[in-house]
Amino acid sequence: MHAGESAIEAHALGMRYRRGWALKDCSFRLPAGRICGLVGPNGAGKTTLLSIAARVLEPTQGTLSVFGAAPGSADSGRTAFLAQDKPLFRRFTVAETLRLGRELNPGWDQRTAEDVVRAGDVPLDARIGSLSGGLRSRVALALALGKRPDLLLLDEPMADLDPVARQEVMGTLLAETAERGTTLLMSTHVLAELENVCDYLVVLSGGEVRLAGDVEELLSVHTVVTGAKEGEDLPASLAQHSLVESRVSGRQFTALIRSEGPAAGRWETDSPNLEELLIAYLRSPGAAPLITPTAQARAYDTRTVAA
Ligand SMILES: Nc1ncnc2c1ncn2[C@@H]1O[C@H](COP(=O)(O)OP(=O)(O)OP(=O)(O)O)[C@@H](O)[C@H]1O
Repeated sequence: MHAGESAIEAHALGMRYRRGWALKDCSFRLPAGRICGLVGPNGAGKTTLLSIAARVLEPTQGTLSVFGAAPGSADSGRTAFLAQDKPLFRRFTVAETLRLGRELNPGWDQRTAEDVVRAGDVPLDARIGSLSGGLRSRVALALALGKRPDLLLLDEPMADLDPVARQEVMGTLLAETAERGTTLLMSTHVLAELENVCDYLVVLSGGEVRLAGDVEELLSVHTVVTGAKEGEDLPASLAQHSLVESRVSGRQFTALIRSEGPAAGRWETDSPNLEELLIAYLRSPGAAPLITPTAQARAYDTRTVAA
């Protein structure tokens, strides 16, 4: 991996199921080595995007390249995908599951895989079918980390873990990815889980990319303003700014704006935290999309996308 490399580049990606489009014209870039949160309401297209990146699904339109490689190239060993339903063989024991991982993956790391399992007190001789949902998640994560992937795709990995296990598993994930420079793309509905973990973000809604970029960069171009309403309305001068979301309570208003310049007016201004930024965008599907320069798909390169 070298500096400036893209882990994922999506160009005009579209996925249509029988009932309609799950992804529409999605273009973005995830630089290598980042820890990226994938956020969006139910049905936004997160699982569809992860499945396309994992080569489990083929897009209807556009392309998605992983480390510059098109689908069908011999580079799929660099990616591991932990699907939401954590598919594992129920009749296998935990030890047999890890052995299968070792046999199928040339770069297998048995120590890491066993450490992840042991940290959750999962007995190695237990059958997968007899484990709780959370323990099964842990085995699936051990299998994904044991592959020592360069790109790790996780679909709501913490959903069925208890709070203590969440913290411990997140710590393991971060330690492993930091040590190896792994790129992590992880969907979640628990926004608090992203703070202090992710340094990159992709927000989807209605199958479209709404926000993409470096977390610090995204936060720095937004401002929370609070002030007095003008009569029943927001102050007219607020219209000079690109408004993401506003709320009124009593005589006060609070708004999240894109800070193109100083927020003129007798308002208090503050920086949003990540959760505030995400909630504002999730509540306002009409706000203009924002894709920061590092997250913009680069010029179309026919060498890298030729199948
Ligand atoms: N196999 C499928 N066949 C038909 N439609 C599908 C299929 N999978 C997903 N969809 C539809 O595509 C859209 C996007 O679904 P997807 O599962 O990617 O969203 P999501 O963001 O992962 O949702 P959630 O947060 O609920 O997991 C939804 O409208 C869903 O109903």
